[in-house]
Amino acid sequence: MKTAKTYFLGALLLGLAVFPMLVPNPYYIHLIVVIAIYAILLFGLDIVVGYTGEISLGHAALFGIGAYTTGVLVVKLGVPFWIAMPCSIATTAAFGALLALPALRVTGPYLAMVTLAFGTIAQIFINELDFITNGPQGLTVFKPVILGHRVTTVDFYYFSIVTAVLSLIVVNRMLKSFIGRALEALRASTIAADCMGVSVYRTKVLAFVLSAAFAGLAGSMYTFSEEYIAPNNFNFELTILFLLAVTLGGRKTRSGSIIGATIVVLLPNLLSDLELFRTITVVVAIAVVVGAGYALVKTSTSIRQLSVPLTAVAAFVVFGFTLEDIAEHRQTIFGLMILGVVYYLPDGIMGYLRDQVKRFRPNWVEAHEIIQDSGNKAATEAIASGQLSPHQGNLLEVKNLVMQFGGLKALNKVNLCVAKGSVHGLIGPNGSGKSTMMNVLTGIYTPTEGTVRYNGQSLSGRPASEIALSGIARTFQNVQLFGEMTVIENVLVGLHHTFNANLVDVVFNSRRYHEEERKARERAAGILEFVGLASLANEEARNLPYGKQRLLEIGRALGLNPSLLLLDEPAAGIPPADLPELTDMIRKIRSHGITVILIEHHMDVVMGVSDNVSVLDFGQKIAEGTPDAVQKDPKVIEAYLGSEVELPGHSKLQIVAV
Ligand SMILES: Nc1ncnc2c1ncn2[C@@H]1O[C@H](COP(=O)(O)OP(=O)(O)OP(=O)(O)O)[C@@H](O)[C@H]1O
Repeated sequence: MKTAKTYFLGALLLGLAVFPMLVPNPYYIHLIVVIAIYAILLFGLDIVVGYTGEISLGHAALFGIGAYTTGVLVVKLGVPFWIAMPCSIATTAAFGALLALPALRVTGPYLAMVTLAFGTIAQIFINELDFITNGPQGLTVFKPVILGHRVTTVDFYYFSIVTAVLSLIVVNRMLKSFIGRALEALRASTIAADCMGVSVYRTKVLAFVLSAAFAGLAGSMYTFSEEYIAPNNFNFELTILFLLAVTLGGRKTRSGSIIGATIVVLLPNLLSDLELFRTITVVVAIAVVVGAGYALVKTSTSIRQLSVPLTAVAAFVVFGFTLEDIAEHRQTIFGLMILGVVYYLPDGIMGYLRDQVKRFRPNWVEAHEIIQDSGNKAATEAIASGQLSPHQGNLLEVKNLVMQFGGLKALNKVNLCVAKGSVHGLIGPNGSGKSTMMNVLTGIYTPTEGTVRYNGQSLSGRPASEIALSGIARTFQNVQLFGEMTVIENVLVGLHHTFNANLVDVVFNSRRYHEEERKARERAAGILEFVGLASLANEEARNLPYGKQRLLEIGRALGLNPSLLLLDEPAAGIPPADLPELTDMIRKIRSHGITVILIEHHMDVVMGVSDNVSVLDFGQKIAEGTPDAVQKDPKVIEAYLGSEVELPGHSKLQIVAV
């Protein structure tokens, strides 16, 4: 598959290299230049939309800011193009950082509104600052002169192709690295990403800055390609066009960006000719009818299911043939296309093709997903405990902890001491405050009162990612895996902290980065071996059965080299026959010097493996001691059963040794 891809890319590049000689028509050459420029922008937009899952309606404005920075510098200040272009990139990157600020506070439709406002304001500013931008009249910027030779359309064509290919290589390397994994983790679960030491704050800013930088480069090139820019070039319609391109081409693939760019560049040309548009509606209708017929015969699709797309396509043809002026309805057509794509091709054209390939070749996995190392270290060697500064006494000391939600005290003056190297059970009936305790310990909640000291140091005021990096790892009651990532990639996010390489290392594939990636993959493979998921390394996490997802969460948390591991109901969903294996695993984790806090409703697991057990009820600690002592405590039995009962016999706390 990789060879087929390489051949295809080689043929494409060769075709592009000879295109101006075979088709010397400047119109077609210019179209390909615009496709290359849009593709560069879409590589960047995909970082925000595809990878981090945010919506940006401000990329047309960033594109405009990049274009105008070059235009103003070249025309008004006489700055040479080779300085103006990096200035455009730097300026839009700075605006990207500005856009990241609201993205840290709001997401989804709210962020879309903020970025839309940014786009509108930017356009108004460009319009109003006419002493710099020439206002609505726009700026005329000729192609640069290099060594006495004015750059021609064909020269610029080659420059655009080379820049697009370089951008593709740069963005591809970034997104296939630990940086891309961190971005993708944010999309799936910001809380889990934070708890794996991936700072949501830094990663979001990075995503917006990188994305905006590509928009700046594209904008700067657009200025030279068009030789004229005006505020209207960067309007709302362009934003919609960019979003359509990313969605239609397919998220998280560079080929999707290129396909999307090609479609949206050609689309307005197609939509400017009414006759051509009508022909397209008929061709689309025939394709849909043939597809529907095939689906009806070959699959279990019913006529009822097909009635919606068939009616929609019939309406599309009627719409095409009743239109008088197509230009007026362009935005409506784009909007309808987005609707259709979101509904029928949610993963875009590339996503659809990938699904088809997987259908016909179920064992196919993308090359980068495969564990490339032979010689894995032994599974147990992959488990390491973080190095703590020497500190006498308990690893964790919680004093008078109160966590209040409105009028409810989920934790009420709780004291808890956890000895180094022990397994400490934390039990209690539903709603007693166990998960709240986990969330406070990992920095998700800021406690209302009280102190938490870990290895002698206060945790108060420290963000979740910092707490994680100090050696506290966790799993979640409601599994929070990075579902679209493979099993091994999930563990690699846990190993994010092992990378010292920077962006430059990644882009130039430096030896340092290469070595770190190799070691991380080797460790991840060892960890998967340890949690019994090695054979599923290349499976998407969302496809695992629930019990295995829990094991994967443990593996991902072990990647952090934790000194303290918080396990929130690890046995939930694990078949009873496999529970002894789980308790064994917890013991092995302890034998590596990792302290464990275990929340569990399976009493046989918690009592079988814990050195000490604390019991919560209505936010208060009601008992503490060895498993034996706790299970005989009448207060504990009352809390669980709601009334005094005799021990043992009817107790839910009846213990089965594991
Ligand atoms: N973010 C929140 N906002 C409001 N109330 C909350 C929040 N988180 C937890 N609570 C409440 O705090 C109490 C303790 O909840 P918590 O999830 O910690 O209990 P638990 O012991 O983990 O229960 P379970 O065993 O069912 O998971 C519950 O009454 C819950 O509704």
